[in-house]
Amino acid sequence: MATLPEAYKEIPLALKHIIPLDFKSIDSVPDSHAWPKTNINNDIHVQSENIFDEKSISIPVVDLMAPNVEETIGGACQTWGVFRLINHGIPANLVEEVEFQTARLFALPSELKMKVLRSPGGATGYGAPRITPFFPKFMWHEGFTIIGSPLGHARELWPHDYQHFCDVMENYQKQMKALAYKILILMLKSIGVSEEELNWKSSSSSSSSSMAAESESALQLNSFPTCPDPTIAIGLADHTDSMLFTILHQSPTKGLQIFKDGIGWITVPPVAGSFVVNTGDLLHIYSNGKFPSVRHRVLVNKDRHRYSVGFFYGPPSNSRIAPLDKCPIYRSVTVKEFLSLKAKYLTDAISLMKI
Ligand SMILES: O=C(O)CCC(=O)C(=O)O
Ligand SMILES: [Fe+2]
Repeated sequence: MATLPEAYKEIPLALKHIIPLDFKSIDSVPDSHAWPKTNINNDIHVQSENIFDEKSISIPVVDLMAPNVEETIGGACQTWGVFRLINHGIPANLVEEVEFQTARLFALPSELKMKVLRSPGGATGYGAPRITPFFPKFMWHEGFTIIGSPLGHARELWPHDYQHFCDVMENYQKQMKALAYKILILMLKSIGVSEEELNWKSSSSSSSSSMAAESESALQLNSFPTCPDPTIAIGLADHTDSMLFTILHQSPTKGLQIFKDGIGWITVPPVAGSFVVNTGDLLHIYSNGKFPSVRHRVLVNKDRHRYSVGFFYGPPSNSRIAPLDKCPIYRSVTVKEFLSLKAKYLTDAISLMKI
């Protein structure tokens, strides 16, 4: 039974921070969603892979089948906190189906989506980004969060036709969990930590498949509707992800940007067959600051509706994360406590962990 939702119960959100705009019903950007232009127009667009020059900068590529994968993952995590993952073994038709079901969900009328609205202290269902209360303007985004089975919500949305949606989302989460565990082990090996040293591994775990089960994760379906004026709207404002890392699928429309010190915002365009993996806060703490928690955001588009699907992977929420280092710069923290602090203080949560 997932305990992740418990972390959010303590800090209930106001309904105005949960209910997304009915994007289909409007033809201009309302003041509530209009950001100052300077917040948005400082981006660098990446043109192609593996070329580093003034015009095109690309994130590292990690081939999961390559013999030196541990080294490339380690390098990418330490210097970028983000990489493009290829040869990951997730079937393309499953990813396509997840994207199709995502688009199908968000295409439903607003009244129907409101039936599965996230509750003020809830973790799953339909709603605006969790980071909404921290910003003066609203985001051009609607999301749907799944933890485990989406059955209850799917039944509300499609009373006679919910099973396929559930099967697809459950199968995807199962496969992503196994993939995430492989990635985690490689990340940790790269900083000298063995599989046996994983400090939230339960003592009853004996095989790697049961250790892989020692995790908690959430699937975040994101929808960024077409926007009448993308120069003043933002899909997702500057944030870091809270868990260990995120495995992201993007529909074929660019929007994601990561922030790189000394360079600025860099666009990470979708590339068919690959995922974007980005580090999160818990990995930053666990690696004792060796891996940054990468800042990222999403821009919107005038004529293409963009979707993305993020798989957030973390340790069980009742487990304790402690930096694996003789000289820790962060104190130990339970996952649940950290998520509560993040919900309260957003970016300042990490600095509260400093020893
Ligand atoms: O849509 C994207 O590319 C990124 C989504 C994201 O940052 C998130 O869901 O936390
Ligand atoms: Fe994110």
